Amino acid sequence: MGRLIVIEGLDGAGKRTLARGITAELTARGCSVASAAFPRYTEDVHAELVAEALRGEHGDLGSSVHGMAVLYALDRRGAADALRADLDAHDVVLLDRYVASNAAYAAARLHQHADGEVVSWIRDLEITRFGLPEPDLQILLRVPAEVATGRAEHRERTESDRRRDRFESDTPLQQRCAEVYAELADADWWTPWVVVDGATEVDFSVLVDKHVLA
Ligand SMILES: Nc1ncnc2c1ncn2[C@@H]1O[C@H](COP(=O)(O)OP(=O)(O)OP(=O)(O)O)[C@@H](O)[C@H]1O
Ligand SMILES: Cc1cn([C@H]2C[C@H](O)[C@@H](COP(=O)(O)O)O2)c(=O)[nH]c1=O
Repeated sequence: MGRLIVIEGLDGAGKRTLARGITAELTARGCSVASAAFPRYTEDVHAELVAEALRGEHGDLGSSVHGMAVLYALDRRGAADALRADLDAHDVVLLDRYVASNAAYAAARLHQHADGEVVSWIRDLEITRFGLPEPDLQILLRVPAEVATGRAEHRERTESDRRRDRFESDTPLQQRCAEVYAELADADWWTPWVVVDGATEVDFSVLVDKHVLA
């Protein structure tokens, strides 16, 4: 049975870049790695609807925190069997965003905290009701909201297909989200967390030894 490792953090924090570094380190050690990123925009109709709503389509759908959270959750529910199969076949399954993204963003949008109503509701929906596979480790890639926003802006300027969506352009939302993420990590919400400082260079060898394969 492989280890399920999740990377969490703000938009533009550098999660995709961290995932690449961890994968390279694991592969160099002979480990087999499967990876996925949520939302699965090109694979799942719920994720497609998420992308459209984040661009302002589908009327007031994007304004509904619970409506959007259900779409994100259904995307993951549709991936659960494939995740279990990947865990049977690989040493590590590495996810860029998972259930805690829903918790952090929904709470931030509603000006709640990690101990608030919406985080409990997401736990009931995705963990208790949908029974999604449990991560062995959740990595919070922590960067100040201004740094993440700067990186997302840079990417928007340099990658033609990467315009920022309505969450990514909302700096106060990102700041509240950073707070909720810190609270989730502090509480080891659902399963254990480790916080990685994304503002300094990450030592992949140490991260893999001490946390990913520990
Ligand atoms: N440690 C770093 N220092 C400077 N720039 C970085 C660093 N990590 C990533 N970047 C740059 O920041 C931008 C965002 O990185 P990346 O796509 O990895 O973020 P992300 O967290 O996956 O974003 P999103 O959640 O919005 O998809 C990219 O242009 C990337 O090259
Ligand atoms: C998986 C997931 C994501 N979100 C939020 C986080 C981002 O602002 C957007 C899109 O994610 P991406 O990494 O920029 O593609 O959606 C969320 O609120 N709930 C979730 O479950």
